[in-house]
Amino acid sequence: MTLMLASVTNPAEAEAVWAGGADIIDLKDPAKGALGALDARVVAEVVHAIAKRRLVSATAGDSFASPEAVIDAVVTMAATGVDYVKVGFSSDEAGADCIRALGSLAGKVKLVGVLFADREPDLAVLRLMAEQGFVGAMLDTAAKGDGRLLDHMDVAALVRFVDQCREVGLLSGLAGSLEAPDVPRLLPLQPTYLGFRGTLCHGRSRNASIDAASVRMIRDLIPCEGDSQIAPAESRIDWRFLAARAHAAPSERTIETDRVFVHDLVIPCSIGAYDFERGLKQNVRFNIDVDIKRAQHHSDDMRDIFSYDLIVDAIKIILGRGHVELIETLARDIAESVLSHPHVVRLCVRVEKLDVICGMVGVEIKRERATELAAVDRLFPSLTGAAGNTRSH
Ligand SMILES: O=C[C@H](O)COP(=O)(O)O
Repeated sequence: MTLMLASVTNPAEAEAVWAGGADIIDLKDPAKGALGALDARVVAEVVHAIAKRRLVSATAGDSFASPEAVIDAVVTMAATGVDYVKVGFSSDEAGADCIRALGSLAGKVKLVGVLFADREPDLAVLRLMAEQGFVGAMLDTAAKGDGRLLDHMDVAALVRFVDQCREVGLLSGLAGSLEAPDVPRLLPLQPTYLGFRGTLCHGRSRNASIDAASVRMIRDLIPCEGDSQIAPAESRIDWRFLAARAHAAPSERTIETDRVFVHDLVIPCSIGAYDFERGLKQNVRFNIDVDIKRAQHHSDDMRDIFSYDLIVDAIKIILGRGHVELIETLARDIAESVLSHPHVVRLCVRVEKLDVICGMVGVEIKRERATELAAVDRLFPSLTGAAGNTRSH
């Protein structure tokens, strides 16, 4: 399950994001930069007001003159009673020295180390953080207004960050001017939390105050604990819709769909079963047609759509894992990944190698979500006629 972190500046904003369902209330001063620290008295006030109803974190800063200075900043923030203290580091020797110095606080303060996606982060430092007793690591952007997280690191690089955090036992957080369309793209990576400030504020300006409607939008895009009990592929099935459909004659039991597609996407890939194909990039063309459940009402709302970004991301994540032996495996993995999205009903995946002959070779597969009607039969046997069928045998 991925949690929602909302950054706030004062007790009123903390109450607003608490009411909006944020899982982690994060205290920072956006006017002082990406990880600007608030006055410790304000942080203590919020800790007192929230009174353990949610987790609370606070930033201690990201630019320190010496290892002693970073220890002072962290100790001051930890004394407010926050659950986690976030500290930013540069990916150089000075940053590594600060991380080592903070090892002296291991076990006393729950530390989250923040790296910046727009400052060439060195992921090797994650192991050092884990060795020094940090509990988590996070990616954010240092220069706000100069691109979103995904502008600086692509989805395959973010998968590596989350996976490496997991490998060394760190919680993982992703942030950096994230917007609503980024959320469904980042959820499949399963970070511990996604962090937001700008997109939660009036006018999308991180120095403005919190806008309750924007908090609700982001909250709705991140499944909560209740939803997480349900298997991902079935979590967003509209049972009322399916049950109603099940009243119809069998020939009418079709799902109304719309099509989202990615056509003629060409990516150089390491692919092929021959030895000579290893370490060689070959152009591969992808054509993916995805039929999605039609929304039951007219909507301009991010919460109701399936974005073509999710198709492109699925391809990039699979290719980011390394060499692919078979084009068939690639097509099947793409199909499985895209079909796991609850809006998707069926799809056609066509993968073509362009450099093998004077023309193209490839594979086309069609896959369909077959589980839905079976699930309705199981849950509402009287509606689908499954109960009657069973009795008559
Ligand atoms: O920790 C999360 C940050 O506050 C994200 O801020 P941002 O969404 O304005 O980049």
